[in-house]
Amino acid sequence: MIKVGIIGASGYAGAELYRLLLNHKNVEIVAISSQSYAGKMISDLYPSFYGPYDMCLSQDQDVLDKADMIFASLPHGLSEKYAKVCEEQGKKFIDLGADFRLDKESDYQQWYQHDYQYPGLHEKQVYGLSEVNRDLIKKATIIGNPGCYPTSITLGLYPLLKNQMQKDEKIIIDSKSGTTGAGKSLSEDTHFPKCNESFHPYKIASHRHTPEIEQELSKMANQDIQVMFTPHLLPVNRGIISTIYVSLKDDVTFDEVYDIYHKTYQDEYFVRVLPKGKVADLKFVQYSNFCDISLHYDERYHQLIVVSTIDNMVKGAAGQAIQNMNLMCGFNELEGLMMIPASF
Ligand SMILES: NC(=O)C1=CN([C@@H]2O[C@H](COP(=O)(O)OP(=O)(O)OC[C@H]3O[C@@H](n4cnc5c(N)ncnc54)[C@H](OP(=O)(O)O)[C@@H]3O)[C@@H](O)[C@H]2O)C=CC1
Ligand SMILES: CC(=O)N[C@@H](CCC(=O)OP(=O)(O)O)C(=O)O
Repeated sequence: MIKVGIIGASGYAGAELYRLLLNHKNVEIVAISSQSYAGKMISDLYPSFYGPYDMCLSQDQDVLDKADMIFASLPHGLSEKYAKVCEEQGKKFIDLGADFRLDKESDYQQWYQHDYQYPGLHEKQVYGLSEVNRDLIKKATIIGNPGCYPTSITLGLYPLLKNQMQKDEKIIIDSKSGTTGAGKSLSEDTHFPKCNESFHPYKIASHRHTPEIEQELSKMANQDIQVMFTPHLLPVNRGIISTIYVSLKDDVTFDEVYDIYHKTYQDEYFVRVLPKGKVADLKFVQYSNFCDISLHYDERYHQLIVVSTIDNMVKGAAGQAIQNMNLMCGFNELEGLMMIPASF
């Protein structure tokens, strides 16, 4: 058993992490925190936790004092100081935000308007895309858990890029996210009358996940990859669906691509490459840690179309964070994550 704690448990991703950790047989949740609600029960915010699942929210320091594995689920720029404390005390740290995802401080400054307070810490960070960086994650003490959009996109392209089957270095990606992706704060865009029965792109060619996506795709391809990335707000609670357009090298066939995807993911429990002719649908991954990928081919342009779906709060945040904890702690990688998608 390890002692775990969550800083920022009152937010959507933190509360989802709490929900999933309650079912994990190797952990004891010793403290959960919130700045605004310290002293209140988590069921005061989320009544689904009434009864046997309830716990008092405390101060962030309480989590740092009591836990050996610490998760931070905070807005960008707030996690570094907690990671520093963990490093000094020999504790493990997983950040669900963006503070430990980017390799270059200049990218972080440009896209998040923050400097690194402790540059040395970032030499230890590992990008927590579980299926791709498994060996590094096992040895890591600081994990930057991937962003929700980047998770769906990088898993969707990994087999293709690793085997350099793409023709161009420019890739077009349309992603759509449910409204929990925006967190619990109220906003005009996620207000029910505004987003319900509507659908709109936002931050076109300017979303902060762009450098993270390009960074990870470039490493996979071993060459610079650029993306034209357009996120959209989908009027559903959960789920991300990314549609990715890539031209194939002239001598690569769709059958070869399909085989490579199968081979790459055949032993990966959480990545399901769908049979030819099926289309990935976010309904069938909601509440699960699965990433479903379907592959399609437009023969007129020798173009591959990848559709990749995840639950933004599970594989896109809390679920992947637990998968990473399992790897770091030597637990069964699937422990606490065997949820079957909840929609029909
Ligand atoms: N929602 C999602 O699908 C995903 C989220 N993430 C990332 O996880 C992190 C948390 O996101 P999410 O749960 O959606 O966000 P929420 O807005 O729902 O929650 C934010 C949390 O941060 C806490 N917090 C502490 N200090 C501050 C502060 N100064 N300003 C605002 N909040 C503060 C809040 O606590 P309190 O208000 O109680 O004090 C709350 O617990 C972010 O970095 C986000 O980008 C990553 C992938 C997916
Ligand atoms: C729908 C929606 O608003 N989504 C958020 C992405 C959320 C997120 O979780 O960002 P990180 O993964 O970087 O932490 C956005 O576009 O800003």
